[in-house]
Amino acid sequence: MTTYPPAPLQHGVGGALPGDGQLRIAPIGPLDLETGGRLPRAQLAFETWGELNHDASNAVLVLHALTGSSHVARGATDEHGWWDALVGPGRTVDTDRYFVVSSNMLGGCYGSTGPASTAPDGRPWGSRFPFVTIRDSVRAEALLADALGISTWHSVLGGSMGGARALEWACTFPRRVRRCAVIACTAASTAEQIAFAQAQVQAIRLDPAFHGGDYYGGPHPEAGLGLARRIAHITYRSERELEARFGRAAQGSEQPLGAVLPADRGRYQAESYLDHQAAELVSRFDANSYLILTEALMSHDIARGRGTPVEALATTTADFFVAAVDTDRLYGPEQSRQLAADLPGTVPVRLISSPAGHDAFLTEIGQLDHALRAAFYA
Ligand SMILES: CC(=O)SCCNC(=O)CCNC(=O)[C@H](O)C(C)(C)COP(=O)(O)OP(=O)(O)OC[C@H]1O[C@@H](n2cnc3c(N)ncnc32)[C@H](O)[C@@H]1OP(=O)(O)O
Ligand SMILES: N[C@@H](CCO)C(=O)O
Repeated sequence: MTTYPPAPLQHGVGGALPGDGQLRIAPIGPLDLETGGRLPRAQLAFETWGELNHDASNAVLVLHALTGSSHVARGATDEHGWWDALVGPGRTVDTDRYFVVSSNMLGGCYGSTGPASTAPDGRPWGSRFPFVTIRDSVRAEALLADALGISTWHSVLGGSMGGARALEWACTFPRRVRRCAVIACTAASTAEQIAFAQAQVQAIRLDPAFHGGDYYGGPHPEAGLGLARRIAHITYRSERELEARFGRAAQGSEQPLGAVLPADRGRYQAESYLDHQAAELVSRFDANSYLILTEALMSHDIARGRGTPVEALATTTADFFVAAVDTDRLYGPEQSRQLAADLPGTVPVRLISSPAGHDAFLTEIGQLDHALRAAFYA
């Protein structure tokens, strides 16, 4: 599933790792998970950019969203990264100054141990892959940090599910996070976020090809994954943007009103756009990983077992940077305002202005450059 060949981690030589944006694999040993599951031999895929300094004080952890990978920025392959605008030589997260680390989330399909990985019995984990929470993924990432010789991050940042992981880092390991940027995310997944996620999860589970999750070696549940992406993608964009881009226009020469039977009609542009987004994800993502990561995000709640959100956040010691997209209908700015209000001290909420909705945390990150630089990277 990965697009570039993983190289083995050279143990205990974090500072000597070539910071070249090349995918590497860190064995992190057996992992006991929050809800009782166990991964006897877990590994995390990760990439690094820049060099770790002598006292390991310049390490920055960048965490991806639901369908992202560790490929944040360009590296050896020059393949573009999902936060190229923010991370690279001379960028706000300047890889000439900082040692940047990004890892594929536990349960994912870009090199970390996930449902498509081989279980100890030699078969893919499939349906047997255990439930993983955001907190589990952070504990796994802490083992990677240990292997790289990083006891404290200069900063941890992420958007959407990456923001959930960043915030969980600050709560689980307060002394290991000096600065924390949480973009387009909340302190806990809301009822509506859980509801949208459940519809996606069901779309995959109800695909006849799903076979309870044990579909490897046969057809994959592509229709279900495609439907899940369609549902998700609508929430990632705004009503205003979809209207301005597509309105009621027909796709090319297709005729949405040109048939007597619905099955024979052509598509509106908005339909064709969703078909394209679905096909794009199906071509690069494993449905079981989509389930595992989606259910991990449903589990996101920094207050679980820690009292109220205010009490949970009171244990953090990091400086926080909170941002939201003004048109985000999935993780609305009011949720970021609530998070900021619950954090210790006074934390402003920076607004990304974009018609695009939630996805603007990926496409318009340049807007936060100055604020983020001033806050964390001056
Ligand atoms: C291999 C890896 O490592 S993948 C990991 C990286 N990926 C991630 O991190 C996931 C996050 N990324 C994403 O979710 C998306 O790529 C985003 C949010 C960045 C895309 O956002 P935008 O740039 O605004 O793209 P937008 O929503 O406009 O979609 C553009 C696509 O829709 C297509 N499109 C536009 N209109 C139509 C239409 N009417 N019919 C069909 N397709 C259409 C475009 O041709 C374009 O196709 P392409 O992406 O294949 O070139
Ligand atoms: N487009 C993003 C949205 C999730 O926040 C992704 O696919 O990861």
